[in-house]
Amino acid sequence: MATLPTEQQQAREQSKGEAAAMAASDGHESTLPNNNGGGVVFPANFADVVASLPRGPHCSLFPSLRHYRGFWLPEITLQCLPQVHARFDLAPTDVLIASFPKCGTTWLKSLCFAAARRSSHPPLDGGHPLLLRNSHDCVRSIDTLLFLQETGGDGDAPPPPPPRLLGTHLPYSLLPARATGPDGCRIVYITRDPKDTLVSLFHFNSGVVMSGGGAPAPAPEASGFEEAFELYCQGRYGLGPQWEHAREYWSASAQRPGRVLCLRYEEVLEDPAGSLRRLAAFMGCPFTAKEEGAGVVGAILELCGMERQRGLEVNRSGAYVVRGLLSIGNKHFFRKGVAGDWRNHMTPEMATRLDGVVEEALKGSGFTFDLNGSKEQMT
Ligand SMILES: Nc1ncnc2c1ncn2[C@@H]1O[C@H](COP(=O)(O)OS(=O)(=O)O)[C@@H](OP(=O)(O)O)[C@H]1O
Repeated sequence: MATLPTEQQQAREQSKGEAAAMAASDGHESTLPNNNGGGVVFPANFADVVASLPRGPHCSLFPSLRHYRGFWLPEITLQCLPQVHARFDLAPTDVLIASFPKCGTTWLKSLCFAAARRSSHPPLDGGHPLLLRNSHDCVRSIDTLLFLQETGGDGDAPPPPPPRLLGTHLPYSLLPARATGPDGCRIVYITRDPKDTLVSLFHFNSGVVMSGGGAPAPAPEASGFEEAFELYCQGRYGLGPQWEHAREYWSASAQRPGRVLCLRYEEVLEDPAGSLRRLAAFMGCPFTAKEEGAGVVGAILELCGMERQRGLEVNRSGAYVVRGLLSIGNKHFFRKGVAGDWRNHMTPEMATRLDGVVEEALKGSGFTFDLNGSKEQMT
């Protein structure tokens, strides 16, 4: 097992690297047209800045992590960030589906897609796109420029009627201002108990074969989990710390109710129909009484449900491909789909420790991951 640096060593390295990166960026205004109207301003030498940022631990999914503005981000995402800000033309009618990885993104994308496109693609349609494509292919991510390259920005086909659906794992503070400004798009965020998120991430990272979708997944190793647990407690995981990621979106939902909706994975499991109705209403396409009577809500839930999706040919043998960057077997997006699987991986002491880390980090923020504790605070 690799020796982990102490928290003090990491903090020292981090602040040294970030200070150097900030110094390197001083006085260099971005040459890119910047649409963010404040917030993040990228220096012209941002690529050099990124290369000088503190480097994070290696994991198969995010081989090169860098520490930037409080988050451990994949280097490729950082390198693309100025262009994504400059060129991504987000409209107020767009819906951005945001999440920390492994919090229910695949499910949320399919629910949003099925609800928003139900007039052109009724959920009982035998040729529904969600029967033929993984939801990550129906709702593409803005996080790298590859999306823009693949689609020429808005796609070659005529765009579907609004809302356009897009995905992101970016922290709220790093989104383009066209997402977060006064005329910003709508954002749906999903969060999940960090203990289950870590377990899901660990299985995903252990199983994913980056070069292709069909190869068998190696079994995760117990010692690997302990190492992953340590790193997770330190927030040193792709896009981490998860609690900072969630706190930012929660606080945005409190400041911009009606534009940012936060859901919890556990809450969607507990009340899928209620969650779907909230989603549809938030996206501006609430279910009509006629649709309710015709069972549209149930049909969408069945179409997007774990059993249906997991069993599809496209999700058994297909792959999610970002050209030139990665290829992930779709089957890895579907595992157990339950709350509380952490009990099969962590000792009670580990759970108490991670809960404590999260509680300490969130102290005074008003946000907690506890489903009952802050349910009424989520808008
Ligand atoms: N339809 C449906 N219903 C319920 N749960 C589902 C569904 N699809 C995926 N999942 C579970 O979500 C977990 C994967 O998280 P993400 O989809 O966020 O992964 S990713 O970030 O897009 O890679 C992962 O959770 P774990 O089972 O705990 O690993 C998946 O099993």
